[in-house]
Amino acid sequence: MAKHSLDKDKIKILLLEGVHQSAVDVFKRAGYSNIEYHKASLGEEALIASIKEAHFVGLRSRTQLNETVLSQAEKLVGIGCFCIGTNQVDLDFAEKLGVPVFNAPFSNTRSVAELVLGEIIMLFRGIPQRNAMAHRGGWLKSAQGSFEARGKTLGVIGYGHIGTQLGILAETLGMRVIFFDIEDKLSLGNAQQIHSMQELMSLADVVSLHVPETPQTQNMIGEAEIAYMKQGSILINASRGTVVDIDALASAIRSEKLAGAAIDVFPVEPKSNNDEFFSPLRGLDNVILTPHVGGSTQEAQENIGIEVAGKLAKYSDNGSTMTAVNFPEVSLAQHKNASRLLHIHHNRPGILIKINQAFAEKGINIAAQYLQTTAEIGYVVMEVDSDQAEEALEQMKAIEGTIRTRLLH
Ligand SMILES: NC(=O)c1ccc[n+]([C@@H]2O[C@H](COP(=O)([O-])OP(=O)(O)OC[C@H]3O[C@@H](n4cnc5c(N)ncnc54)[C@H](O)[C@@H]3O)[C@@H](O)[C@H]2O)c1
Ligand SMILES: O=C(O)[C@H](O)COP(=O)(O)O
Repeated sequence: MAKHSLDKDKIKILLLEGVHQSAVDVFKRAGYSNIEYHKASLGEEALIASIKEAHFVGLRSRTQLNETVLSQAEKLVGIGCFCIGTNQVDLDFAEKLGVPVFNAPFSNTRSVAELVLGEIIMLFRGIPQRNAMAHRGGWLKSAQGSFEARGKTLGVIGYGHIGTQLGILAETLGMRVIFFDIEDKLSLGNAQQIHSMQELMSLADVVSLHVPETPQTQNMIGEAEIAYMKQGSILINASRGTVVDIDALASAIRSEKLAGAAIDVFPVEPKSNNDEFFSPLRGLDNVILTPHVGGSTQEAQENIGIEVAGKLAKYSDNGSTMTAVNFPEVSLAQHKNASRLLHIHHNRPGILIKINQAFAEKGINIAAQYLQTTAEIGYVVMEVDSDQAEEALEQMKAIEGTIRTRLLH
């Protein structure tokens, strides 16, 4: 096991939002025992107080790691989003600070796709309103407005990991799948790419959204887009709450333009299970409302815990940044018989030369060297003899443009 410049028990790991126990197990197995664990997200003030001393932070979709919070996180080395979305973290600012952000890009894909598939069947059959009525003592036995999914057209907007998996599952039900994506995508199964979102919306019996939160997807489905949808069709959103104009959706449900909807994500979501959920969609029986649980299955959470904690532990142990979403990616094996120096710097010409010159002047022998850059930052990893490592670290720290350094024995 690698010996650190900082003892592992001094490395503080802050875990928020009840990330799965599998994450704690991975950290402990890797020798990290200094773990502060919270079941819920923290408000900004409490978050700042806890993150001040943290070297690593793990969160899900509720915690906002904005510039104000990150500016206070003076010891922060790495961030783990124990989910797919990373929009809750100011990625550019974290990059400027030299802090890589990791996530779990696939671990809950299947869970979301399965939930959406179930909702498609339920909504085509008008089950949500029949269920609600039965709970109130009513009995709505009728085939009116009730359809099979077989033969219907599913329109997927955002044909990435979830969109493709949903498409495959829907085809097994006999649905026709069409999709719209800003990129040209390889169609899986018999899915067909449609190059205009408007056209897709006008062709689909059910539209399901699987795009990330970006400036372009903000309110991408509003009154005008809903107007293109077929009379009596269905809208599903399990992507991000900012993608749909919720008031426009509520009007379309009330006017019966849409026969139903399933919404898992909202523009404003309660901070914890103890807070009240407010939405213009409350009380509309033909709308399935779920509390952002698309990825909340035991299987997904356990896998996410293992995947993201593993990436953080690896970055801490050996500097590997593979799959970081905001950082140069360097894949590194565990170092042996040498010390490893990590140098994160502003991406300016000549920095590597300066490091090499400084090492040459001090007679520091370089056993291995890796460099990757983004437009903003460069990440150099060097291996040197352990008895020259402290001197090498001092030399690196003195290079102009240095953001941060780390030494791993
Ligand atoms: N409800 C949940 O619990 C839950 C769980 C997992 C993921 N999510 C959300 O679902 C989103 C999608 O997940 P994924 O794993 O499929 O992501 P992904 O990155 O694999 O796929 C996203 C797709 O959207 C496309 N896209 C981006 N901008 C677009 C635009 N303006 N118009 C059309 N297409 C666009 C991309 O090209 C890509 O193909 C995530 O970003 C996350 O926010 C929600
Ligand atoms: O981005 C994601 O993976 C989902 O939105 C799930 O987020 P959660 O971990 O907060 O459930």
